[in-house]
Amino acid sequence: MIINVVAALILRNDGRVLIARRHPDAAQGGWWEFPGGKIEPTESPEAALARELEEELSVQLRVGPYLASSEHRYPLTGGGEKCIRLHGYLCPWEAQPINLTGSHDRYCWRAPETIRMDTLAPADHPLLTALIARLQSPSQR
Ligand SMILES: Nc1nc2c([nH]c(=O)n2[C@H]2C[C@H](O)[C@@H](COP(=O)(O)OP(=O)(O)OP(=O)(O)O)O2)c(=O)[nH]1
Repeated sequence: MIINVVAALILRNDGRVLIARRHPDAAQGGWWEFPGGKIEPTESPEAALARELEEELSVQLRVGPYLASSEHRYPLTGGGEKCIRLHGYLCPWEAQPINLTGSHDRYCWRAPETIRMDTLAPADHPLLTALIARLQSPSQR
C-alpha cells in the first residue's frame, strides 16, 4: 500500500527554507524533513498540508504551487516495507511564532544548497533537488 504524504517547502524572503528534525521516537526518527504529514481520505493535498502545518508548527500559511513528488520505500522493523509517495508544495513564509507540537524536536532555516543530503530523509532528496533547480531558473528570479 502506498501512503500519500504532503510536505511544505516553506520559503523565507532571504531564500532560506525550513527543515525540521523528526523526533527520535517517531517513524523515521532523527531524519530532517520538510514538515507535513499523511493526506486523510477526504482531504485535498492542500487542505491536508494546511492542517498539518497548524498541527505540527502551530502556523497558518497559504499553501502555494505544487513543486514535485517522489516515492520511497522504508524498511519496517518487523520486516516488509512502507512505501511513501511524497508531494511537495511551495509555501511562502508569513512571519509568526513557531511552536513544535507534533513529531519534531528541532527546526532551522537553511539555504537549500547547504542542506546535507545525508541528514535529510531519503524521500525528500528529489524535492530538495527540484527546489534548488527552481530557485536557480531565470524565470524565478
Ligand atoms: N511529514 C513528512 N513525512 C515524511 C517526509 N519525508 C518522509 O519520508 N516522510 C515520511 C515519514 C513518515 O513515515 C511519513 C509521514 O508520517 P507523519 O508521521 O509525518 O504523518 P502524520 O503526522 O499524518 O502521522 P500520524 O502520526 O498522524 O500517523 O512520511 C517529509 O518531508 N515530511
